[in-house]
Amino acid sequence: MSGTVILLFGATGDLAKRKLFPAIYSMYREGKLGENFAVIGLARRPRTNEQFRQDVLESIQEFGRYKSVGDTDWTSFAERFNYMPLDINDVNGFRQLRVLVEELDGKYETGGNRLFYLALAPDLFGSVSFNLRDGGLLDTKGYHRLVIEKPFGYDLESAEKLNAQLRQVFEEKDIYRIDHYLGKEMVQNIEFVRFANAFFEPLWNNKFIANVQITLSETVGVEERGGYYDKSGALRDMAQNHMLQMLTMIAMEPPSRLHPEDIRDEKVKVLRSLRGFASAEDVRENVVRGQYGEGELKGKPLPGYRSEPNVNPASATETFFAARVFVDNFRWAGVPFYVRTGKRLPVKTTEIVIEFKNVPDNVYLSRKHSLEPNLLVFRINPMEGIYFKMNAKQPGSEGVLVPVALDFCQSCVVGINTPEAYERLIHDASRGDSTYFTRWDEVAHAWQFVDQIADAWTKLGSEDLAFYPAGSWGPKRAQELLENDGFKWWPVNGQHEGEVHWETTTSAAKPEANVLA
Ligand SMILES: NC(=O)C1=CN([C@@H]2O[C@H](COP(=O)(O)OP(=O)(O)OC[C@H]3O[C@@H](n4cnc5c(N)ncnc54)[C@H](OP(=O)(O)O)[C@@H]3O)[C@@H](O)[C@H]2O)C=CC1
Ligand SMILES: O=C1O[C@H](COP(=O)(O)O)[C@@H](O)[C@H](O)[C@H]1O
Repeated sequence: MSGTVILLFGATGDLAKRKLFPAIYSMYREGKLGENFAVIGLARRPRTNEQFRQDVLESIQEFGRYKSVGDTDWTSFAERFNYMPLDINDVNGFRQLRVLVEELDGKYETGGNRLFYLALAPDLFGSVSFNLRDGGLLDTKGYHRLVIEKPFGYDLESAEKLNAQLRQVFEEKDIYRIDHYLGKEMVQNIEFVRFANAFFEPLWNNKFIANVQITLSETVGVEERGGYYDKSGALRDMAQNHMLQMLTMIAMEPPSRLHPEDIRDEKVKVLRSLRGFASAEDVRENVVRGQYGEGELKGKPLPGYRSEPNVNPASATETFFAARVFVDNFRWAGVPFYVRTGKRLPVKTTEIVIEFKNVPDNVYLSRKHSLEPNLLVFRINPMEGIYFKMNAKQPGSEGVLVPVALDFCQSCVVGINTPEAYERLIHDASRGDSTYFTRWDEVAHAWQFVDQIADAWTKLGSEDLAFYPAGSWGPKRAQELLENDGFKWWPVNGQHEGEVHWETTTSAAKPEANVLA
């Protein structure tokens, strides 16, 4: 790959420490960065190069995939890391930065290529872009790519303003909007499983699929991010981005070519086809919002959301969001997509369940047994794999039908060697592949959809906000959303002990584990 200088804004922050330094190191270890690269850490607080390198080392040792760093390896990696104190609002600082970048550009032969990674609060994105331009950092022959973190705005209006600022300096093709879910192995795998298997694609439509269920559940509360989260809530924090992105991957048409723009064109068509809400009442019927109160998880008592640090004690912010969503196009007409996400739920998991319709009135079987529907499950996070539930005769029985699970546990096979989402995304940005980044029109359509819900909530006040005990599966209405349609949420990893057997990679290894009780 061609060389690059990575300018990491927000280098003293949480994201840099937990995700970005370890990702850069893993990429280096695996040869994905080559030798022609350097990193400049930027933030206001003073650090020497040595202190900064020590921060990087500690972050790798605590959070990295490769926790042990060999001496030779480390020296050659660490010497590429430089730190410069800089206030985003000070254009003179950017002029000094230019001198440092040019020096490193020459030393590591990076060809004028620059990757600006903004691990910063979004209200600083505009200033950074203007000062990069005014400080002369874009005056080189090489590429100038801007990688930005979520949230991209608070609503459509603020996102448009932000985008307009960025576009005064950068072209759309050079803006890489991160949605780290798109960097997850199994999210990327959705299109391969869908489009590379003869037995799925023909069934992938409203004739054969009864519903789709997307769950992103977290056991954590808001941790130290109460200040941010209380203004955001589950709808903006998870649904506007990760959840809708996964929905597009499930619902999109096959792209004509595996070109980033073709794939993103198909995704945006799905977002455009999302059925809007006719009124606040319509939102109340199809959307559930909740907030966790006191509760317990695994015997440990947990405080309610309103008692979390930096949260308004009378907050009406939702920590749980569920909805019934429709994609109004030929393929998906009438198929409900049920989505839910929340903090302080019983398990940490992200799963997508495709529930197939039952076989048409199978006279022989349905008279004697109640058939379970076939399920295809993408296990995204934290374990990765694919699970397929089908019906078969119980071995040795007189025609007793049992559900059996074909369970491919990918993480059991590749373990910790799966690259982290941030590794993939930084690697992709450095080689100019924007497939798994969100294009502006995707972001805009996602906000348009989400704004309708947020506006309805403003109209409704907090009358439909339901409280749920920390450690439970959210408000009862989230169950009713499906029950009223004759469905139920399927168990997700860990919800029912004994149903899913992660330690089993093949049925030969442990045959009984593949038969559901
Ligand atoms: N942390 C996470 O897991 C995730 C974070 N994100 C997003 O990533 C971004 C960064 O998050 P996070 O690392 O948690 O935030 P932090 O608050 O931990 O870090 C913010 C960084 O910005 C720097 N900074 C703030 N103001 C200025 C300024 N005026 N000039 C220069 N530097 C400044 C701070 O350094 P200093 O104070 O030294 O100036 C610090 O390095 C946010 O947009 C967040 O929403 C997205 C997904 C997950
Ligand atoms: O973007 C975010 O994602 C995390 C969950 O990410 P995961 O990879 O651990 O599933 C979430 O906790 C956070 O609130 C949100 O901002």
